[in-house]
Amino acid sequence: MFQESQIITRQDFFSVETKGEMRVYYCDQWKSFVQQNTSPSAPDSDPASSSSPRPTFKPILTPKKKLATEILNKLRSKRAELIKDKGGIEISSDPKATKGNVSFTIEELGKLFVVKFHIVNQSEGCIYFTYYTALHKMRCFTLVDKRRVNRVSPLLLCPGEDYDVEVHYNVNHPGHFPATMYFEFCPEVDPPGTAKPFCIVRELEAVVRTGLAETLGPESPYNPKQNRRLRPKSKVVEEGVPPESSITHDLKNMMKMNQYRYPAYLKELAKYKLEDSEHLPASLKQHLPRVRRLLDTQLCMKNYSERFHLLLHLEEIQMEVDIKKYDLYGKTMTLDKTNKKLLILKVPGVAENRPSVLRGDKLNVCLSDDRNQPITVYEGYVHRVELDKVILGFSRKLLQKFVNNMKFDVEFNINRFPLRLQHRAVELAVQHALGNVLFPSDKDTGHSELPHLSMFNKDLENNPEQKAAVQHILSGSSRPAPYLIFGPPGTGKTVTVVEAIKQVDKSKAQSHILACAPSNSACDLLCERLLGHVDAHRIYRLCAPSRDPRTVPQKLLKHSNWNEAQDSFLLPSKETLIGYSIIVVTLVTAGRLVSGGVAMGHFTHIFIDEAGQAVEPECIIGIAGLLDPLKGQLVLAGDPQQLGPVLRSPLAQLHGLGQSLLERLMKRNALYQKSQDDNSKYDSRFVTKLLRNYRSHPAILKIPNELFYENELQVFANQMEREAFCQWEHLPRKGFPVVFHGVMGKDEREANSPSFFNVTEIEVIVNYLNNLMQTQGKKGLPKLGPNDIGIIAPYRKQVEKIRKALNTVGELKKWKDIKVGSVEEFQGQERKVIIVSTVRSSVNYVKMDQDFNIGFLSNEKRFNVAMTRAKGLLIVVGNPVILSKDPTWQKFIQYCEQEQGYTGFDYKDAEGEEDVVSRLASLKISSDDTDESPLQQHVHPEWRAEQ
Ligand SMILES: Nc1ncnc2c1ncn2[C@@H]1O[C@H](COP(=O)(O)OP(=O)(O)OP(=O)(O)O)[C@@H](O)[C@H]1O
Repeated sequence: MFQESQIITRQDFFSVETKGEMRVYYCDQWKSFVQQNTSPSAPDSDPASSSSPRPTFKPILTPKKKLATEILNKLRSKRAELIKDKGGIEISSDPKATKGNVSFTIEELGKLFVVKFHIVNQSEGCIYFTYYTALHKMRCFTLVDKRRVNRVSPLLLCPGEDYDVEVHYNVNHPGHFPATMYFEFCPEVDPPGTAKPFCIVRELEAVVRTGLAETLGPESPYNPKQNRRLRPKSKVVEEGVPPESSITHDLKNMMKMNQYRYPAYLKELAKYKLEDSEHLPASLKQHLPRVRRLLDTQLCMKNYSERFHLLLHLEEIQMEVDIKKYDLYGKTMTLDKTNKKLLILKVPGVAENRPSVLRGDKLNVCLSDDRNQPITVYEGYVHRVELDKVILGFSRKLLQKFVNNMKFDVEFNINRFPLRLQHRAVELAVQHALGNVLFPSDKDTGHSELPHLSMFNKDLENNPEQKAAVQHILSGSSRPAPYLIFGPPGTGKTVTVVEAIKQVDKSKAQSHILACAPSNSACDLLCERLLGHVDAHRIYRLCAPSRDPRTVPQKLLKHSNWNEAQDSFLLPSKETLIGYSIIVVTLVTAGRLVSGGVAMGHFTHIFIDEAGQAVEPECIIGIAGLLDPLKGQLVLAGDPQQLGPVLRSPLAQLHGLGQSLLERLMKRNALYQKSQDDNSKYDSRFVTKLLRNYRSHPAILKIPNELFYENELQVFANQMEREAFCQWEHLPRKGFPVVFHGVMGKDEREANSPSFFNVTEIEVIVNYLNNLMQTQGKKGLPKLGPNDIGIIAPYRKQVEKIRKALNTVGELKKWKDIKVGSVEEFQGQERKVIIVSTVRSSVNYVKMDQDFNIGFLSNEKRFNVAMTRAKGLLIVVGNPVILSKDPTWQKFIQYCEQEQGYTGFDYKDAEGEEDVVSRLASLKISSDDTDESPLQQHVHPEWRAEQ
């Protein structure tokens, strides 16, 4: 297939024209939000993390801090001016300064390290050395000079005279300790008092690190730039070879799916944030009232599909922008040795879905040095995705031309299939009149007898809420309204869903159950737990053809649609599928059942676990066209306080796409509210709130319970397990199994990766792991294996570096299989020991985290999930100064201090607020050349925050 088009590149967006008609250009909705500082939430730009709840970072600004910030803000810009020697004064140093910066590494903890400043008066007149100080002092160094120079007793330096000032470092913790030295001078003139003081500044960067940190440090300096080049105006496209060309699925497509493309005007309107503006062209103005009406009226069955079409379109517009950020330039490919018809392209981060590339997807490449008009673009179909590479099927034409070291530019595309399924689902919801299910009211429901049940999982016998939920689901008491199971982490939501499925399967001979979740890992967990008591022949794990079989737990493969010969997942015929009593499938792949013609009403029960993680249209894929709105039972389980749906578009987020169906029903529908008169209880016919936590030690739960669950969470975890680490000798205080280890690290980046890492935190983590390894199985401590420990870090690079450390450090290699991952990868999981590395150590990046919804700061839901995974021991490693700027973290750190669980760098060592403010106020920065200059760049990072 050949297509002729033109690609135009402008500053903020790309566009592609097809024979004069505008086809594609990219509008970044974040630009307007970020510029105006009004971001409603932010997309995840970092590989290790992905969901997008509203950011909540609200730096704490006391009046004192505000004043200090104002002063610092006044001292902005003109860095070059400040570091210059001037007025005849020259300052040299040992170690030497480079562009005003004195960097040095201290390799021995606790040993004195001296930085010398040598001040010389090279002018022809006398100059007073009036004052010097370190902006933002920490107790890890002291300032030393013989004469104790200060404004009251300045030192007169005559021409040629010199003087030394020393900074004595004595550091007991590994880390990164920056500071700024400020030197103040005043020429001696007549009459006295008429001279203008001036200042010279030097930055100090002390790094205290060990050999491991050396190994883990940046492989090459951070350099995000790629040699992008403007494409010639027109192109021809050479089609590639898809992986499925040799594979046929038995499931026939019985229902056509539209393309659901967004209208061109919407992208234009998105640039104006869907708001009226005097700059809005008349051609767009005519569309605005309809769009606004759709967004401003409450969601109901009447506007249901149209509203979600609009929100999904906005999401797609932003997805197109985001995927472009992964484009690669001047990359080589290699021939696949096992199949010479395929080429291998290295794509760092692809394993973590950055960019998201699945089997069957297409990407475009062209030769980097192709200067032809039109340029040839080769489509490559993804045959396999491996750790950091994709294996691609191209046309014969490219293969014939291919030689090693040939350079390519690569463009990634979004996969529209899940979007199209969501569009179709919201349409089907209207066609099949799902109003009773999606907007239920109790006029439709009746009372039903609760069955007596003997639980498969005997634990549930002791929990009246879990038991009642199973009984109500079986009796269909909520029908046609969905039954909701919600509750904080570790309260047994998944266990309850599993029990209900088993009970339905046992007691209702004609039942067919669809068990869904948004992610493959949640579906696998459901399936594993179900296999316990259900006849294995009646249960089927249906996986998407795009899934890599190597990511599926071995014991599930034989109960799935895996075809060993093809080493792929094939979709079986409709007849085969409907023969199973229980099908476990992700929400998106459930759309295949609709396309395959599985009749509405075939599934008598549909369960959706982790329902809070899916946007509503995604949830609907598993419902619309499958659930009979009168006879079917829908069950949703999840926790709206944990990580929510992944969203890219700030406009879609602003207008409600980020709210899951579970959350909408709980917040907006009367059936799921606490009753006003009956002791503020929920109506158990429709909803069960689980409050008994079976996972964690109370000390671990304390802060999440207070902040997110109104202290309703009750501790029911097994006493032996929850107290297993209470006597651990490395706890700051025995009996309190929560540790906050303060670290003054540095968040670094390397090569062209935008992701952050912090080697000092890794050193501390390795230390804890070594301690755990040496003490496990002794003095009452349980024996530990890699499956008992989890390490959570918010950035992909940190995850990668921690894995590297596990593979590098002697004894720890035994534990190299410890799960290290983002918070998202830990949702729904639990471990005996959880170690959290927060990474962030420079306030400069906090705003960026907020804008891109990465990291821990500014995201309460991510904090909540990370803090609630541990059963017996929680260790958090982070920079207390930066984290304390967020109220949630401040609370956690204060709690650790009060309970004596705080250890590591004593951030109270940092200078008191009042001292800093008064000292800053007295600086004589405003001479003619440094008027209102920006020390902001130079001062300790803490003070760079509040801009
Ligand atoms: N009634 C019970 N008695 C004892 N243990 C239970 C009970 N219910 C659940 N558990 C245990 O509690 C732990 C958490 O259960 P589960 O994973 O179902 O919780 P969840 O609410 O789904 O958690 P999350 O919100 O983190 O996904 C599991 O180890 C489970 O076996």
